[in-house]
Amino acid sequence: MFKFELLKTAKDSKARLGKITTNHGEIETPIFMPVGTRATVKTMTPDELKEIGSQIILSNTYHLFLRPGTEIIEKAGGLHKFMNWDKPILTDSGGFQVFSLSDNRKITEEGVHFRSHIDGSKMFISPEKSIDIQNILGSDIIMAFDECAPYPASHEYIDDSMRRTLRWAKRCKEHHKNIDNQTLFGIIQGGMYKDLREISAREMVDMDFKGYSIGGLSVGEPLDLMNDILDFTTDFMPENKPRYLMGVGSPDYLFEAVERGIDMADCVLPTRIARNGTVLTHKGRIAIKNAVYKEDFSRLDEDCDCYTCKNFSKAYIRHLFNVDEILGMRLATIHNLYFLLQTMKNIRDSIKGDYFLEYKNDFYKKFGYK
Ligand SMILES: CNc1nc2cc3c(=O)[nH]c(N)nc3c(CCN)c2[nH]1
Ligand SMILES: [Zn+2]
Repeated sequence: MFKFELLKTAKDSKARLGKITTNHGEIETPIFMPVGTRATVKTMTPDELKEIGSQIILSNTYHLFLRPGTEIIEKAGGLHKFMNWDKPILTDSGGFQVFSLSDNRKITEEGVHFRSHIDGSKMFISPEKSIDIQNILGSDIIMAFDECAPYPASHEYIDDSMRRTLRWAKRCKEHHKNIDNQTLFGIIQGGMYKDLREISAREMVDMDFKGYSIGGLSVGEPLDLMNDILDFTTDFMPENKPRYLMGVGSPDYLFEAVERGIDMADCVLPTRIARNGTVLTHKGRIAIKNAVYKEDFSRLDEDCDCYTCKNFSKAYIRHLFNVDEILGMRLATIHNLYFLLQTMKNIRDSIKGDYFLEYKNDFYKKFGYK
């Protein structure tokens, strides 16, 4: 079962409030999705993820296909059972990871030949193979197999890549048609070229997917270029279907995306930076390993009531990082994820109460954004 309800659109921006219903529960949008690439959101237990407010998590076809392999997950009864997560799961199709992780890959019409980044063995993923793997994983929302083109890239390269991704999307839709309980999203490409974005969006919308991602962004381009392409592209996307911006992001990227009509986003940022001691706070980012926190017994963030902020000081967390104690990474991860998830809840409340732009400006001033 899959349903998207558009509950409200802001008067002074394209920000919108929505609700997605899946077999594994409801998702209030706009939503940030923590990334659990290899069937775990690093250092977090499922209960801790629920405790901080995670409504849905991401996992990944490429990684799970390589390790532990689909046979084991199939024997476990699917990914929800394997990782003991009973809420919604979205899996990415492996396209992005093949291009960003493996080398000497060869793109053909059929699919992508590449070497495993683990042991160098020869591998191949096609649109059909990606759908089959995601079907075995049993995720609630699955992605079409696409090429996330590099940035920068020529208009010619992006044109070829985008049209091949359209042909792959058609094959994914064909191959997926009799798989119930899973919802397939199309991925709009087109690089930083508005004419190609328009073609991709129109053709994807004609294929009538139940939701759409905007791919090929957050690939190193400046924020204002991403915003410009995003603002242009969302205008071609149906109002009554979810819009998912892939690979975003930090608080400012999330605010900018919501303002331009995005409902869903995912990023490894909060969990990745937490593991090296970078903490998101309402006064900007702090590097907790810094000696300045040696005797600072205040909580990470005065305005945060997460488990970490309620129970531990900066000095203690700095100590944990300094002596390489795993608890340090866990406490920083709990805080960073809670910070982003709470910010998204505040964003939903601000759309509900018609003060989204005020909330954004207030947050930017405190966080130190321009
Ligand atoms: C960090 N930036 C970023 N950009 C992405 C683009 C795609 C993209 O264009 N396609 C796919 N399939 N995934 C993407 C991802 C992975 C999302 N978890 C991206 N991540
Ligand atoms: Zn906190």
